[in-house]
Amino acid sequence: TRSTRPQRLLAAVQKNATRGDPRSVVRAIDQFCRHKEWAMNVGDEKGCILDSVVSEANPTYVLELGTYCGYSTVRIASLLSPNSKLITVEFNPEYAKIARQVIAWAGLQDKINLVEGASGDLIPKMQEMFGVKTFDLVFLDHWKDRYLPDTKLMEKCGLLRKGSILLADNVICPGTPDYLEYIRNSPQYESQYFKSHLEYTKVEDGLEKSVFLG
Ligand SMILES: CCNc1ncnc2c1ncn2[C@@H]1O[C@H](/C=C/CNC(=O)c2cc(-c3ccc(F)cc3)cc(O)c2O)[C@@H](O)[C@H]1O
Ligand SMILES: [Mg+2]
Repeated sequence: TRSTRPQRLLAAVQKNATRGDPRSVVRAIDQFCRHKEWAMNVGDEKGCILDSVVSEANPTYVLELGTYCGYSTVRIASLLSPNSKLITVEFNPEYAKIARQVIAWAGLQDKINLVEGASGDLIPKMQEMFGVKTFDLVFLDHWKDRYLPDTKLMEKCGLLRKGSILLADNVICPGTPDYLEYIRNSPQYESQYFKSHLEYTKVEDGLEKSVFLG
């Protein structure tokens, strides 16, 4: 049967990227998505904003909601210091399978923990499953109508501490109106919008960075 787009994206990584070189994996995916087939990775333009937020935060514990093929997973993990960890949550087993291979090609399997399941089920188990107390940085890039409920769930589970950073993709396109309304009006967050473009296009999109004030 015909291959899937994630399978073709993985093949492009294995063909064009150097094993153990995370940035070459990121470059290979961007090339594939810009010149061959569009895919919903955060991409190179928003990826530079992601890089600067991650580098400035220098987080020990990172949570990513929505792994997809692992593009942002690899991009973030490539910037983390030695003893830090990235936990990424993906509920589609086909995507998880591809992402594991992309992560392995980048040589980042020791830094990244991909856990299969739904964020709503896994967020309450983060402390017991991974011994995490709080997350220093959370990257939200899963179903757009889940950003708000999952943020409230993370608050409830005590997974955020004073200074924890939430970075949300796609707050303009496809858009996350209820999340933006909540986070921009909550006295518990200080938010900043980074204007950019939808990956590999000229359409406006952006990232919302919100610092939890505790
Ligand atoms: C049920 C909620 N919990 C979840 N728990 C774990 N994994 C989840 C969850 N939701 C979704 N996922 C996974 O995250 C990924 C979903 C991401 C959804 N993203 C988008 O829809 C998206 C869509 C676009 C987009 C923009 C413009 C278009 F014309 C078409 C598409 C751009 C983006 O950057 C996007 O992130 C998948 O891998 C899915 O299996
Ligand atoms: Mg996205």
